[in-house]
Amino acid sequence: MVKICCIGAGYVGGPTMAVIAHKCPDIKVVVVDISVSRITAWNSDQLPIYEPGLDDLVKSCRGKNLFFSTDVEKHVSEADIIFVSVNTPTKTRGLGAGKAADLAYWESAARMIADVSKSDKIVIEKSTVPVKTAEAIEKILTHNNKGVNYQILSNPEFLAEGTAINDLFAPDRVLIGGRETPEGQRAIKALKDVYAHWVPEERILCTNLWSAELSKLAANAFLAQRISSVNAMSALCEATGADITQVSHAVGKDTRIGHKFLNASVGFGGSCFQKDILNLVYICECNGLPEVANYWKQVIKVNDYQKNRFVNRIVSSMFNTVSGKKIAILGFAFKKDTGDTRETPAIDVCKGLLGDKANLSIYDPQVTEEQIQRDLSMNKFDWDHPVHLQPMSPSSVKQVSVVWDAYEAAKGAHGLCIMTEWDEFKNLDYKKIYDSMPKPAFVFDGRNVMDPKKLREIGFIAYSIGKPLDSWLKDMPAVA
Ligand SMILES: NC(=O)c1ccc[n+]([C@@H]2O[C@H](COP(=O)([O-])OP(=O)(O)OC[C@H]3O[C@@H](n4cnc5c(N)ncnc54)[C@H](O)[C@@H]3O)[C@@H](O)[C@H]2O)c1
Ligand SMILES: O=c1ccn([C@@H]2O[C@H](COP(=O)(O)OP(=O)(O)O[C@H]3O[C@H](CO)[C@@H](O)[C@H](O)[C@H]3O)[C@@H](O)[C@H]2O)c(=O)[nH]1
Repeated sequence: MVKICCIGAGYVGGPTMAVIAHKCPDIKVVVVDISVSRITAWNSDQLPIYEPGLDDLVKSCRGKNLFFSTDVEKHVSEADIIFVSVNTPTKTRGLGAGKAADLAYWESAARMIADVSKSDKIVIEKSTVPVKTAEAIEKILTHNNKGVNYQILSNPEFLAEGTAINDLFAPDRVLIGGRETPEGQRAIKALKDVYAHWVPEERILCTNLWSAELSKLAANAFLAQRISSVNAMSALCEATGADITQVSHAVGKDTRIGHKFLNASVGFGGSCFQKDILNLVYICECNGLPEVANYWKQVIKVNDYQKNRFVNRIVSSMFNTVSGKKIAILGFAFKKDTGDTRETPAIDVCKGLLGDKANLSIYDPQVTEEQIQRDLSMNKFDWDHPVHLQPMSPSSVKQVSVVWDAYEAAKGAHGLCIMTEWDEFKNLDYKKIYDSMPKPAFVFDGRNVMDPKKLREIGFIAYSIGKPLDSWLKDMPAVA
């Protein structure tokens, strides 16, 4: 029986390995992590991450050919194939701080593999890493060579949170990069055989190592660039009376452009886009390509502009101050169908409003109060480190209350901000919400979940990203 071990039981390691175990009953899969609480949760009924379809999938194979363990060294030493899906956050200190990827977790995993391995291993980069990382990993693994042969492969993951299980069951492509030597090609074949259990052969792309590593960064940069492009257009729509939904529809009808990923929003979030583009920018700078670096940097700048613009719109339309006013925040996760809050635009918007002394009442169906308080008191980039390395008891923000009902959040609020496109927000009784708020009552829809015309009929002053403004908002233009 082939034995797979995955180091890192997070948003990637857990779902990816559950799918491999489910699709390959002839393979034993063990997911290991240094975080005892995460592994305990993976072995319980309360999984550590919320992802539609994940619970049933894990239940279908846990204890049969899928295992979760903290005994990292034992399972690594027994494995034939080792996936490494540890964090690769943005560095907060030292060389490249604020841009470069922090490979400390990867390096410690590689050193551990080198220490405990007694048989040949295929070591797979599942984490997103800078191009040429495999070269450094090879050096670490072979430094104290004890006669063990290592083959490094790059097999970046393209799943998106909220749709992870579908993405893994039916991927657009699986990408495998390896050395162009006979041993490298044999390793590629071994990994291809795993995916071939359910992925059609023409969807499994094999490349050299550097193409695979760079393709992951490139894919995220291209996706994020689309969002910044449509968000930049949304500002122009508000200035001219064009409607971004109509513009996106018309532009996306061109088959060369396509309709996906053209939804204007308060800005993209999530643990990947910003981190990976900053990393790409850093790599370009290190390779003496400042023009290329500046081109991609602009994608992040427009995203920051979009979040600032949203906060400025709220404050300016509410008589230039939200001091002492209750503002309801509906949704805190970075997108629907996940409880993940890493780099969610809600953090920046909430911090902006708190800076103007607002009182916030926050509701999200999947995010805990502890997580929200932690996010609002944490420093930039500290969020993507293993939880046990983060500040243990961040001071809670007094102007923030977290409630478990959208109506409760809105009661007595001057304004209501929709920050995540949860389906349930589309079906709220907005008349009831309007009646419970002081007047004038405002809605700021950061996800274009609601039809602003319907909200205006109820009596709200309604703002939607990139949609024609009502006269109130025109009279109080936001300073970007
Ligand atoms: N989240 C996504 O949607 C997504 C998608 C594609 C790629 N990625 C990439 O995958 C990687 C992992 O992302 P994630 O979201 O799963 O992160 P995560 O924080 O959810 O999980 C990483 C896990 O690795 C563990 N870990 C860190 N160092 C370790 C070590 N030395 N030994 C054992 N365990 C260790 C941590 O405790 C943590 O549980 C990142 O490089 C990310 O960029 C993420
Ligand atoms: O038209 C759109 C599409 C997305 N978003 C926002 O963009 C962010 C990212 O969304 P999405 O890409 O769906 O989720 P992620 O889980 O961050 O997935 C991205 O990042 C992963 C980690 O690298 C990759 O594996 C995926 O392919 C890539 O889509 C979220 O805040 C979305 O709300 C928009 O604002 N408008």
